[in-house]
Amino acid sequence: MANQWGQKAEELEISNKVAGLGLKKSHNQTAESDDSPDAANPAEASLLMKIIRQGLVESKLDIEVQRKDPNSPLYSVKTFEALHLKSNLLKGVYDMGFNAPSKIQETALPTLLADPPQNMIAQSQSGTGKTAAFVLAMLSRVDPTKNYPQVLCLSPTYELAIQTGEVAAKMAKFCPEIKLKYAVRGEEVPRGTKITDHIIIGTPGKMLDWGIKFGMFDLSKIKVFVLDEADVMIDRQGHQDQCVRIHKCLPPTCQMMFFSATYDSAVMEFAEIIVPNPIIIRLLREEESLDNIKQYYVKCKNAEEKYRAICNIYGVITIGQAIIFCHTRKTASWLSEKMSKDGHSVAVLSGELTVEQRIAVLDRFRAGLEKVLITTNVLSRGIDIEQVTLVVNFDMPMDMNRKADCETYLHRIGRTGRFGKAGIAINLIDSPQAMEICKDIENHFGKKIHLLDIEDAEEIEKIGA
Ligand SMILES: Nc1ncnc2c1ncn2[C@@H]1O[C@H](COP(=O)(O)OP(=O)(O)OP(=O)(O)O)[C@@H](O)[C@H]1O
Repeated sequence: MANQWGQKAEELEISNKVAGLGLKKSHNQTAESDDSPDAANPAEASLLMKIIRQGLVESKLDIEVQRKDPNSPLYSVKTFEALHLKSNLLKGVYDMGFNAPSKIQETALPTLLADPPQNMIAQSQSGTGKTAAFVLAMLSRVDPTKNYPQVLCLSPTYELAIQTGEVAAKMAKFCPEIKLKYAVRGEEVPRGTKITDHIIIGTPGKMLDWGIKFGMFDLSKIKVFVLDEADVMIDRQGHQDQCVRIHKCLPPTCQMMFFSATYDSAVMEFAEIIVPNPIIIRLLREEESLDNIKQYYVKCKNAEEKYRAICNIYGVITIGQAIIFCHTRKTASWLSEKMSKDGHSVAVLSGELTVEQRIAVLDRFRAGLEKVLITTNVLSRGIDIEQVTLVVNFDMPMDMNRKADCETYLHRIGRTGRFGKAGIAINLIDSPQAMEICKDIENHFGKKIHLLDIEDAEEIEKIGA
């Protein structure tokens, strides 16, 4: 069985990874019409980031560790061999192209694999190797001679559960004795059946049905309970309660692992319910900064003038690639039509696209096939694409109260250390309200946003220098 998943997983390429995930109709539901602000849905954004990511996100920052019990063992490893994994599991890890543990894995894995088992709450940014870490721990803990579920892994959505299952399948490629089952919509098990698979990965509702309502497996025999993407999970109504209900049926000896990219107080509160006496590890995210960015604003009377401002800039300076942010889908499509007519190669990424279409758009942009990406706030964070030199706020980022949204501004414009190259940000201002937002942003970050006269070619030339 595991061999089959291994083969299946290997055959999957980015584009067909999402095919069959049932996402075809999963349009962004947060924007009601083309006129309303387009916003990110955290589960979709997380999935998209996972699928388009091209490898490990490495961090130069240190790991922070907190332990309630100072006697609990804590050591880090620099190699996968040092973890003394079963040889076929180690083979699977190397087969995935992992040479050495990532930063979060160095610290998390020895603790996750220690005996007696330790509970853990881990936080680190998307792409730093959390999934691989807990999947390895899940696979290591299975006793394949016992034919009943021993490991549960909860994900917030169907698609995210499938993604985790695919990592497990690849890693277990050489461990055909380990069996995995998805507890997600569409997976049906006849009533009265006892599940014999070792690992169940799924969404809370289905897990609750199978485990508690229909008694298809014995929750008191679960050795490892993983909660993935806690931040996305608690964003979805009802999921917390379902998790807590499952959690209540687990034995006190069950090892709890809780993984999340962010940790606001609600996530932490939730973590504390689920995970007793944990070791807490955090890998802080590399923050975006405005240090390398030259920021300008241009006064415009209306959308037409904003458009002309963009054209003037393009007429004078050579720009690598640019991202233009609009508030609504309607503006995004209006702008793209105009720019395309004028001969620019333009791509649009907004909420009405399916996940597959979004991936295709981003893949083409990354490959440089289009020079301009027009988008809305559909991705919660900006996209780290190194060759982007110009970011334009066609509309200023604002919150629900129509005030400056400084955090979004930073994510759109800012760069992390990894993408530390200099960049240009241009804010197009067409109303007193937009001007106020611009001033508030300037004050918030304490960084000057300079006035740019868009009719003055010499001045424009200077910004490109
Ligand atoms: N030790 C490693 N060496 C090389 N690549 C790795 C290693 N660990 C993970 N990766 C790869 O890095 C990418 C990100 O890893 P992973 O999905 O585990 O991160 P994550 O923190 O779980 O991200 P997310 O929060 O989005 O789920 C994946 O492509 C994965 O295959």
